[in-house]
Amino acid sequence: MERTVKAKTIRELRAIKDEYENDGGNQGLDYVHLNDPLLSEVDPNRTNYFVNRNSLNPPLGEVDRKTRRKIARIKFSQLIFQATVGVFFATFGLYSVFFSGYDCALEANTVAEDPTYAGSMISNMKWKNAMETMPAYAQLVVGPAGSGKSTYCHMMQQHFQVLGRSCRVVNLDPAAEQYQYEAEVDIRELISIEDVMDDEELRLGPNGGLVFCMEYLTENFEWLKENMDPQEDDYYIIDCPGQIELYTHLDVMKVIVDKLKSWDFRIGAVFLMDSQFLVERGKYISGTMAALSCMTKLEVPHMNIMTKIDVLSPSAREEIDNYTDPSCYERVENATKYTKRYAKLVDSLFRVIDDYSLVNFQPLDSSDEESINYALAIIDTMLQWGEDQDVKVRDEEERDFENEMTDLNLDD
Ligand SMILES: Nc1nc2c(ncn2[C@@H]2O[C@H](COP(=O)(O)OP(=O)(O)OP(=O)(O)O)[C@@H](O)[C@H]2O)c(=O)[nH]1
Repeated sequence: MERTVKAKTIRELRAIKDEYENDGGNQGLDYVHLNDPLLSEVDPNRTNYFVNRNSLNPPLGEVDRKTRRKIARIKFSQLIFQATVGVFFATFGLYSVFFSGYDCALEANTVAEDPTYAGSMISNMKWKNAMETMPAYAQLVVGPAGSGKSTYCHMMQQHFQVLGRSCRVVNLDPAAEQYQYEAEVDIRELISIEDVMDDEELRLGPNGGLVFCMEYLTENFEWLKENMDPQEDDYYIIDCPGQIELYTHLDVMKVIVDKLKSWDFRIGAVFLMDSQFLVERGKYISGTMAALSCMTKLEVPHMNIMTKIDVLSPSAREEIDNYTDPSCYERVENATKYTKRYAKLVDSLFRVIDDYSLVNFQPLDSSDEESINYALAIIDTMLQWGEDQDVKVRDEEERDFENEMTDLNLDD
C-alpha cells in the first residue's frame, strides 16, 4: 500500500519560512534546506525539496519518498565512512601496541629507573630522534685465554685515537693482572678474582672464581650501568675474560649481552683466536668449533679474528691465507699424519664448515695499520655503525691542551 506522504510544497515552505522569520525563529525548521538557491527556480508546487543535511534527525515521515531515499543514501555513506575510519584507527592502534616491536614494558621500566629519560624525550626532540635511531655500540672482545684480547683492545683504542674517533674501553675480566689500555670501567673495582679466591668461605679456584665473579656482575647490573653511563652513539670496546667455558656452555655471558641489549646497545662479538692454533688442520677444526659454539651461544653478530699473525713463519703465513676464504678449505695441507678414521672425521667436519660457510677467520696484523683498518671496517659494518652518524671528533682545543701537557712532562 502506498504510504501517504505529508510533503510540503515549496510555496508552503516559503510561507513557513516567512512566518519563522517574523516569529523570531521560534518555529522548528531544522530539516528544510530553505536557503538552496535552486528552490527559487523550481516549480513552487514541487514537493520533493531537499532536507538540510546539518539536521541530525529529520523527521522522515514528513518528506516524500525520493527525498527519504536520498537521506538514507547519505546516512549509509556516512556510516561506511565512519566504519572505514574506525577500522583504520583500530588496526593502526592494535598494530602499534602488539606487532610493531615497540617494547612498552621496557620503555616503562626505563622511565621508572630514570625519570629524566622521559623529561629529556619531551623537551629535546633531537635527543629523542637520536635515541630512536642511534643506540650505543659495543664490540664484545671474546676468545680463549691468551688469544690477545687485552692487546687487541689497546690496539683498537690507539687506532681510534689516530682516526679521531671516540671509544670507551671497559674491562670485564676480573682476573686481568694488567692491561695497557685506559679503561673507563673496570670490573675489578666491583669484584676481582683475588677477592673470591682469598675468601675463606668460598674456597674457589681460578676457574670457579671467575665464573663466580661474572655471576656476581649479573647480580649488580646497576653498578655496571652507572659506571658505563651509556649515551647515544657511544662506542664501547669490552674486554672479556678468557675462560672459554663462559662462551661455549655457560649462560652468564649471554645474560650480560642481553642486559646490554636492553640498554639499547648494538653488540657484536669479536672472537679472537691465536693464529698459532689455526695453522694445522686439526687445530683449525677445534678453533672453528669453539668460535661456532660462541657464535650460537651469544646470539649476536659475530666476527672471528686470527691474532699474532706477525709471529707466524713465512710458510705458516702462506698456509694461513687459505683459511681466509672458506671455499679454499680443500687446499689446506694435511700437515700431520692422522689415522685413516681421524682424517675422515676431520675431512667431514671441514666439509660441513665449508658447505654451510659457517666460520671464517680474518687475519689481523697488529703492526699493520691497513690490516687494523680493514678489520675495523668489517666490525663497523657488522655493528651497523652507519655513515650517517656524526663521528665524535675530539675537540681541537682539548687535543692541543693534551699535547701541551705531554710536552711539559717530557721537558720535566
Ligand atoms: N706478537 C704478538 N703478540 C701478541 C699479539 N697480541 C697479543 N700478543 C701477546 O700475547 C700475550 C697475551 O695477550 P693478551 O692481550 O694478554 O691476551 P688475553 O686474551 O687478554 O689474555 P687473558 O686476559 O689471559 O685472557 C701477551 O704477551 C701479548 O703481548 C700480537 O698481535 N702479536
